[in-house]
Amino acid sequence: MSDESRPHRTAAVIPAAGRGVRLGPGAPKALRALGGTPMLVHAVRAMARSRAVSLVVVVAPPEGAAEVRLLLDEHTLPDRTEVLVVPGGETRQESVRAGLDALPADVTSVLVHDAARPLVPVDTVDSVVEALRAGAPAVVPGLPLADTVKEVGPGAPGRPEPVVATPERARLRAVQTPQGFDLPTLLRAHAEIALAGEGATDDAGMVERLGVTVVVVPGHDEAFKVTRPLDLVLAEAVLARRRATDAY
Ligand SMILES: Nc1ccn([C@@H]2O[C@H](COP(=O)(O)OP(=O)(O)OP(=O)(O)O)[C@@H](O)[C@H]2O)c(=O)n1
Ligand SMILES: C[C@](O)(CO)[C@H](O)COP(=O)(O)O
Repeated sequence: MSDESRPHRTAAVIPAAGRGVRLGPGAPKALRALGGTPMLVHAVRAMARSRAVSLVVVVAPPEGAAEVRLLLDEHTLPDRTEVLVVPGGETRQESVRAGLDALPADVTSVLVHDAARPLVPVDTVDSVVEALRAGAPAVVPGLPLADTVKEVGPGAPGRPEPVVATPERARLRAVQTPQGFDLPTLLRAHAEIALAGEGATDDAGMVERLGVTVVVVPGHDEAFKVTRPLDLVLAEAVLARRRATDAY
C-alpha cells in the first residue's frame, strides 16, 4: 500500500508517571483532584474529545498501573475510545517511550500529551492533528511570551547569576502539548537520541535533533501545565467557569 492510500490512525500517549514534586506533597500529580475528578481523567477526556483520536495510552506511575486502570474504568469516557494503561519510567522521556512501545501496528501518528495539562481545549488538539494530516512530521502548539527571557551564565557561588544574552522575544514560543508526530519519526528520535544518552524536556526537541522540521500551531492559554500550587488554583477557576457556562 502506498503512503498516500495508507489509512490514518491517530493515538494519544499521556505520560502520567511523574510525582509532581513542584506541586508539593501528596499523591502523584496526575491522580490529584481537579474539580473533584483526577487530573488524569480530565487529560484523557481532553484527548478523547477529538474525533481523530481512537486510542489513548496512559503511562502510569510504575507501582500504580493497576490503580490507574481501576480509576479510569470508574469514569465515563466516549465508547469509541480505547484506553490502555502501561507502567512508566524514571523520566518523562522513558515514560513516553513506554507508551510508544504499547501502540499497535496500525497507528500512523501520535499525540503526546502531558497529564499535567488537563484543560487543553479540543480545538487545540484538532489544530495539531490537522497540521499532521497536511503533511508536517512534527507539530507543537505554542504561544508568544509575555515576559522577556534572559540567558544566564555560570556565576560565582553565592553571587547573583550573570545575564549573558537576551534572545529576541518576538521569535520565542512557549510550547505546550499535545505535540503531534508522524509515528516513525518520533520512534526514530527516541531510538537515536536515547541511544546517544541525551535527554530532552519535550519530544519535539528530540525530533529537532534529527534535523526534522517541527512546526508551531497556535496554542491556548488554558492548555497551561499544572506545575506549581498556583497553577492548581488557576485550573480550578477555569474548570468552574467552564462548568458554569457550557455543561462541561
Ligand atoms: N518519570 C516521569 C516524569 C514525568 N512524567 C509526566 O510528564 C508530564 C510533564 O511532567 P511534569 O509536569 O514535570 O510532571 P512531574 O514530573 O510529575 O513534575 P515534577 O517535576 O514537579 O515532579 C506529567 O504529566 C508527568 O506525569 C512521566 O510520565 N514520567
Ligand atoms: C513537554 C512540555 O510540557 C512542553 O512545554 C514540558 O517541556 C514538560 O516539562 P516538565 O519539566 O517535564 O514538566
